[in-house]
Amino acid sequence: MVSTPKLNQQYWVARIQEALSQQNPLNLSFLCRHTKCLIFSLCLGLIFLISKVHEELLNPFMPCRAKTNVMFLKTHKTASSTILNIMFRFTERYNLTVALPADQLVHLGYPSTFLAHFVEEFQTIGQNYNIMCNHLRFNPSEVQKVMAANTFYFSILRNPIPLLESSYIYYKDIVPAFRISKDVNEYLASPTKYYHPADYKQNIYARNIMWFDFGYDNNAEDNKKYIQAVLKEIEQNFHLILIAEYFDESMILLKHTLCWDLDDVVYFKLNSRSQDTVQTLTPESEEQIKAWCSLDWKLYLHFNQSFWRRIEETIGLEELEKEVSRLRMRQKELMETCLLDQEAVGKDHVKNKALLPFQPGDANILGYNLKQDLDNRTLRTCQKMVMPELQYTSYLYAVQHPHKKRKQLGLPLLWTTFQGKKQPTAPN
Ligand SMILES: Nc1ncnc2c1ncn2[C@@H]1O[C@H](COP(=O)(O)OS(=O)(=O)O)[C@@H](OP(=O)(O)O)[C@H]1O
Repeated sequence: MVSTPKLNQQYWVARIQEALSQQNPLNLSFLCRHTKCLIFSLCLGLIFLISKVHEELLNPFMPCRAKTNVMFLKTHKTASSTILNIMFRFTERYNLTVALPADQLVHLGYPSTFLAHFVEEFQTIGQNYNIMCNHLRFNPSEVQKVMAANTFYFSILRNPIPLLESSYIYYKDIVPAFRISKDVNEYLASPTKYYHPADYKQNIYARNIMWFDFGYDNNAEDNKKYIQAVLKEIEQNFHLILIAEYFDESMILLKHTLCWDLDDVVYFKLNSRSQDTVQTLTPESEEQIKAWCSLDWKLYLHFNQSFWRRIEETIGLEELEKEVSRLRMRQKELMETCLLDQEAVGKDHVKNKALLPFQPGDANILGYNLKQDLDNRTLRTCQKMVMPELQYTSYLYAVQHPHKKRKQLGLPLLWTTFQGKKQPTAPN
């Protein structure tokens, strides 16, 4: 298929050369005076133009234009805060407009089903937002009111087994089913003992949370026809689904699909826990998750397969491997430039409390310390790379809606000063 336009082009060039070589100069000048010659030249130009356009569309090595209208469905405990950070840095790089939570909200109305008016200034900005990536429960018709028709939609899934363990620790204090069980294995030994239908709204993090985030009923019966219908609908609504277990591969696929460059997808891992707050699941618990969260399990299996199909159809495994190592090299380079400790540190070791991630439940969410003496430009780049979700949301809100009351996050004064400037220069 790729060679068709080229063949056409070669064919026509050969035919024309053949035609020209059969003319002597006299005949040629006579012909050129003829109107046929004009039509002939026009056709020739047209053929070249069409083949060029075809070539650009089909040749992956031709320069392409970066997509700037992008909606990311931020699912829970799936590495989505790292992607939100990528999206916010992209927003700033291209001076884009992001659909931020209105007023004092830090999420786009979650866990309520999304409505357009959850977005700040939707009434005036209308459908002119470029980026949307804060937590929301997906509702396509309302999201489409906010995002332009040519928006690219993507999301990320994680294996429900580690996801449930992560969710248990993170939401231990707020989810009734988690609060009343001793640990994650006890919960999974008999989930229905702790998961009471009356608390289903507060218990969303305890069962099929990804299914819920995509807008579906997380307590629905596991029925083949229903699951097939949902998977089909998700495929229609989303152009790409990434997989957290293959985060770097996902970033390369994203970069290719959106025509972004390497620095647009380079990242530091955000919102991860210290190892001592990770609970070990028994083999029985792991099996139980597949049954208890069977909707998420099937969702994950389906899109894990299509993810690898997509890689094969677009980048290919060989090129993927090369690009993943380039991404890791660039990440290492930036870590050496930015980070004091070369790695994430526990909550008690984060020196600048303004850069401390939100600390819920039993989790010790890691943060970063930046090197001292960074020049202003480097400092800004490094700060943005380690900036947690709430702080970055609040910062962009202050920049984008300067006349609105700032979001009250209860962060240290230092951070408030930091927010006030368009070009932040806060000390580490
Ligand atoms: N790059 C990358 N690769 C793999 N895994 C990653 C990455 N970035 C974040 N994480 C892990 O994702 C978990 C946090 O997910 P979220 O940021 O989506 O959580 S939240 O819902 O926004 O609170 C959290 O998982 P747990 O550590 O198991 O809790 C992070 O460690």
